[in-house]
Amino acid sequence: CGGDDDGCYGPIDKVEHVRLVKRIQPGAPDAPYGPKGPLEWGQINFMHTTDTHGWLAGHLKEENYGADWGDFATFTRRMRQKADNLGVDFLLVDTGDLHDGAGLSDATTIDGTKSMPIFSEVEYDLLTIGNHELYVTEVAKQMFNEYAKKWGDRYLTSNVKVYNDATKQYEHVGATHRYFITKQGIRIMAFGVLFDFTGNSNASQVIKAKDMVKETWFQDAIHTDKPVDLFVLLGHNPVRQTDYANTFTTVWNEIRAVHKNTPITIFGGHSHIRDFAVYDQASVGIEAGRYCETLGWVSQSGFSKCNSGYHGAKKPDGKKLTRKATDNSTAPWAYSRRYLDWNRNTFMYHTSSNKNFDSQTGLEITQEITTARKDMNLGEVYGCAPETYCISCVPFDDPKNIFPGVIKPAVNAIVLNEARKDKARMIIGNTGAIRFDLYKGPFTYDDNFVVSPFRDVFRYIPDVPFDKASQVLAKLNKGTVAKREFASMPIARDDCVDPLIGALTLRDMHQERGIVRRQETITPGYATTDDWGTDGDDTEHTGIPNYSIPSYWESRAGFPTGSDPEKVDLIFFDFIEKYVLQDLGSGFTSDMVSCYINCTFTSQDFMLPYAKLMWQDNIDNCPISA
Ligand SMILES: O=c1ccn([C@@H]2O[C@H](COP(=O)(O)O)[C@@H](O)[C@H]2O)c(=O)[nH]1
Ligand SMILES: [Zn+2]
Ligand SMILES: [Zn+2]
Repeated sequence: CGGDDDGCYGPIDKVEHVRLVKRIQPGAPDAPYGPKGPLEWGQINFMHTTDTHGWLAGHLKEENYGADWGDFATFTRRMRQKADNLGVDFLLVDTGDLHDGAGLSDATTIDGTKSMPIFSEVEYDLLTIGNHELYVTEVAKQMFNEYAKKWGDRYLTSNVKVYNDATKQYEHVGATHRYFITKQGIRIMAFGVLFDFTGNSNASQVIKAKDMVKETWFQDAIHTDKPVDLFVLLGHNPVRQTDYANTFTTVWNEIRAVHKNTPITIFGGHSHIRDFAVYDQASVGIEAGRYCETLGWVSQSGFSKCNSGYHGAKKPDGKKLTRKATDNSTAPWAYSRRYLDWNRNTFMYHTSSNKNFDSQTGLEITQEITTARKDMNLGEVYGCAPETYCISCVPFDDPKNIFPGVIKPAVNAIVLNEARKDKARMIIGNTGAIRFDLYKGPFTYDDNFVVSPFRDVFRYIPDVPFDKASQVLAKLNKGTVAKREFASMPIARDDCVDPLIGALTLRDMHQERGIVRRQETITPGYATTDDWGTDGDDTEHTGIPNYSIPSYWESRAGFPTGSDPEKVDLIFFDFIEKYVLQDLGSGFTSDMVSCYINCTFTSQDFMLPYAKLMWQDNIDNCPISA
């Protein structure tokens, strides 16, 4: 069993990047169980990506999400060509979070140095910014100085500014809005809004949506004299609006107050789910998941020469879109929506391209990824993980959950200051810092970033009375401090809120996320329920369990046997320092906090030594498949 062509997963080459996922040919006996039928094309058709987080190499261990950015580039080009042939419009949109999740984006000194040039080889029509472009000053500046320039008026950052070192002022990263006319004559006004994010470095400013809508440029844009056939609202926000997440509603209300009947089509993100929300009979919003697992599709018809400048095909593929946004809609607008699994079989199926799918550009991008991965040693194997450990497919206290199974033993073993090794210690982290499941088999340099991508420094307060330290976890998870601070965040349930953002847990409410290894029959995967029901997934899957997890975890080491220590070293990520201090209460201040090992030892640095320490069995013969 080895190599690409024999139907088995090969072992990961120790230093070389080899493609673990076979390049599937349609019709092959093990081709995935595929799409349920052709996409429904409308007069205007959108493909949507969001929260790609650097996964441009595709999911090397999950065949169902195995396409890479080169395959995606080919797919988008073919879809654009198909739209031209049908005489309809096609727009490709992205709604941000381009870093933090994979080695390709995060193993460079400045995130994105290698991944961003590859990302931007795909020709997007509209893009907006995510919170992950704003945590780190150098990344925010990279977006401002390089990609905003490159993408020009296609990059919409209506409420985000970055400090310009040259002018010494905060300036919009990209354009505030864009008015343009599509190939087929649809006159579009587009905006790009980020949720009320407060975790940005001081290199940027995020203007709250409620303030942004009062700004002159926004009011001028919605009161423009130019004809607008369609508003397109991009945003790094969940499309499902709640009291805590209402950026879209805020902007939507302003537009609707002026344009009673004009369609508003929305593209969201940030909560990492597949979702589709109906706002009214002329407005719908889609969210296309995360991590290059999902490609969102929305098509829309109803344009005529009476209500728009549209001059393309009336019935793009001989059929007409028939589904209205609401059951009782009297508006002309009809829509379709679909969530596509990110694999070559899906891409080939929807372009009817069979063996001729690959394009020169796509193959070149794939080659660039392979070269970059090789240069960065991303395929280097550090250990052979004995089991698969997941974040939420089993309960939080199950031995196969990644927190008790890997994270806690790993920090206990590795996060140790030699000078204080005799002290009892408690380590606290936010569960949101652990980003992906860990698979049985080779644990590579890349997997380190996949599981724990952030550079959050381990900080500590020495000699904290145990009775104080032992209360912190419960208080953090209760989240009173965090809820006050992040009241505008999309919170799903009290018991599973990530108070720093909160949104990840919304997934619990909507869908079950699946792990897919091979697909010969219907397999576990996304089984989505949205405002239109359960027929949105392009490839049908059975769901898998998705347990809610608390927002924080704690691990204890060096405790005396059979009793509690009097004092402990309380260790935590700098990312949550503010909340730990608040929950410790009076008497604890920031000047008591210092770096635990050193100020460069971060959450990127404990998994690889752990793999080297604990997972050396079968290292030279480490199979990927379970
Ligand atoms: O330095 C960091 C930055 C972020 N996090 C975690 O990430 C989420 C936000 O991720 P999205 O993809 O925008 O949903 C944040 O809530 C933290 O849980 C981190 O741990 N460290
Ligand atoms: Zn994200
Ligand atoms: Zn986000």
